Amino acid sequence: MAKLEKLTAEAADAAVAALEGWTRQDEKWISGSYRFGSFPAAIAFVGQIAEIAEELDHHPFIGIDYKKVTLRLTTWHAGGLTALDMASAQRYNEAYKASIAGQR
Ligand SMILES: C[C@H](O)[C@H](O)[C@H]1CNC2=NC(N)=NC(=O)C2=N1
Repeated sequence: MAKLEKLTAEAADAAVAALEGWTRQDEKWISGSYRFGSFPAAIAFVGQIAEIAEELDHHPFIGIDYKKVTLRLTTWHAGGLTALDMASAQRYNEAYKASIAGQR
């Protein structure tokens, strides 16, 4: 399936169920949040998000609330959710796990 083909609600729900910490907000958006031990650590993660977004050429909405970073994803060109949103969320989850492993 083309990466930018809009997913049905059922397909989107099935895909997001496999994404730890992510939920489907509505027809167009999925959302996930990450918590850090400090504001600088949260900001450092935003830098990693930016690198991944540029690599994938797929950019999330980024909310920064002190030690909590919230990402929201949709595929503008498809007018909804695509496999690229799900793949991006998976990458952010992997980057988060690696970042907190480093903090231990
Ligand atoms: C030209 C460039 O590839 C496109 O505008 C990319 C950029 N980043 C993007 N990010 C998101 N979330 N959706 C898109 O459709 C998208 N398109």
